[in-house]
Amino acid sequence: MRMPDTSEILLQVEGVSLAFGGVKALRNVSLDIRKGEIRAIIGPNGAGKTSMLNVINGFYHPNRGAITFKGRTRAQMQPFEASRGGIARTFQNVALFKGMSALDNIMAGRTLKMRRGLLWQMLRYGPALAEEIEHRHRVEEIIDFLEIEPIRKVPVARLPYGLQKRVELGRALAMEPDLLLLDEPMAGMNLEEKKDMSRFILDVNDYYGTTIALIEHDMAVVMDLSHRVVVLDHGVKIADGTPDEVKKNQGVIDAYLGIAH
Ligand SMILES: Nc1ncnc2c1ncn2[C@@H]1O[C@H](COP(=O)(O)OP(=O)(O)OP(=O)(O)O)[C@@H](O)[C@H]1O
Repeated sequence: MRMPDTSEILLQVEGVSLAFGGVKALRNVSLDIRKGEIRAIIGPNGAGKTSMLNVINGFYHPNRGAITFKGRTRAQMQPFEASRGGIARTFQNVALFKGMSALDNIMAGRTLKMRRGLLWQMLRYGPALAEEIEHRHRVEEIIDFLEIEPIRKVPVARLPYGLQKRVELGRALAMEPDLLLLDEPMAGMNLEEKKDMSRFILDVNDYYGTTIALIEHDMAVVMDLSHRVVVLDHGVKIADGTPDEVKKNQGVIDAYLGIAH
């Protein structure tokens, strides 16, 4: 597998703790995500993986700790700041506009990039028209890249699950993110769909150079895709390293790999 050619740290999480009432979802967790890598976050159910993604993109505000993204340190991210700053996210359950076409859903991902106001956009006039043409061009490129040309006009609700996930990936890519967060991108997929999604994740990383952090339960997929893996258990980080290092770690075997999913 291609290894990222830089050791520059894109995002650093330092000593983050997060509690929901009495439940300690994250306990003093530190991890970094290097520019250009595919970083997996794994662990048994309830380990704190989704909470960590939510802290990274500002959905949850940690009780303690700090986050440094692109060199700026803060106690918490604001969702708006995270998305403007280049963090995009897909969800465990597909979160698309189901009545809208694949094309329009991906176009919606461009909203953040739009400079002209809504009125201009509605009038489709002058600079707004030029801008829309540019956005359409980028969206068409993504459609091409994800090989979803034949279904571009189909309402998302009518698409098979695997393709819905691919459209969701397309919408995230439309934001041209520096950091792409994928929450169980293969959940509910059959083998063929998993193979396709794995290929697209690798291609996104390779072609666009996008840094990716993903949560995934399928161990074979995780070990194949990731450059580095961090393991959480009961909100605590128990291992961090290459897939080979993590696979051999006795704590991980006890906590996670021995448990059937
Ligand atoms: N919004 C919330 N309110 C209360 N408790 C929560 C909330 N979100 C998560 N938790 C609790 O925090 C802990 C960690 O949950 P989290 O969803 O981060 O784990 P996970 O590793 O993503 O699990 P899974 O693999 O099952 O998705 C769990 O005990 C969960 O019940």
